[in-house]
Amino acid sequence: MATGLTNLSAYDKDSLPDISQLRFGLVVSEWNDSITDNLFKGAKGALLDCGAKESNLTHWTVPGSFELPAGCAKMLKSEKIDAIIAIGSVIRGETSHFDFVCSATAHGIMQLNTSQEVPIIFCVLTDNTLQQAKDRSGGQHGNKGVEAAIAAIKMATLGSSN
Ligand SMILES: Nc1c(NC[C@H](O)[C@H](O)[C@H](O)CO)[nH]c(=O)[nH]c1=O
Ligand SMILES: CC(=O)[C@@H](O)COP(=O)(O)O
Repeated sequence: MATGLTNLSAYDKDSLPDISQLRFGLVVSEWNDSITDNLFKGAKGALLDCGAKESNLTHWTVPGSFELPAGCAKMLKSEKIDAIIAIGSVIRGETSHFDFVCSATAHGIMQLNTSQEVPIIFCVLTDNTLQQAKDRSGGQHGNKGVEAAIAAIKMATLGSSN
């Protein structure tokens, strides 16, 4: 369903399991930081609202979305973590660089997901315009960071009894 037909910030926290003991990583791209800061705030706020402890959140930054897979891989090696949210905002420019960055970032994060057990959530906006990015990071369509936090909770507890 297209983003325009849903609310990225909608969730039912009562349907989620206890996450008070779970550890979450947030790896955030510095490119388009006016967007990624809002995605980060949305994700962090949703995790805390759903019962995560702030002391169990690890926040790192990387230069751009292309570096998100490497940043997540480094966090996996150095932190005991139950899920990572990779946060970025890629906005189309004049050249085909947009396509390469988006494709490499998505492929790199998918490779991480299929090569080890800790879920890595793809919270990377890939927009044609700044307005599209604003609309999806706390604007008219909600905040993809919130959506990513709920996905992280669900994947971190996939198959658990509670
Ligand atoms: N144009 C955007 C970039 N470009 C930078 C790359 O992600 C990378 O940091 C650089 O190529 C060095 O390896 N990154 C974004 O996250 N968003 C953009 O719109
Ligand atoms: C996604 C990008 O790398 C892009 O914003 C860079 O802009 P340009 O294609 O005009 O160099």
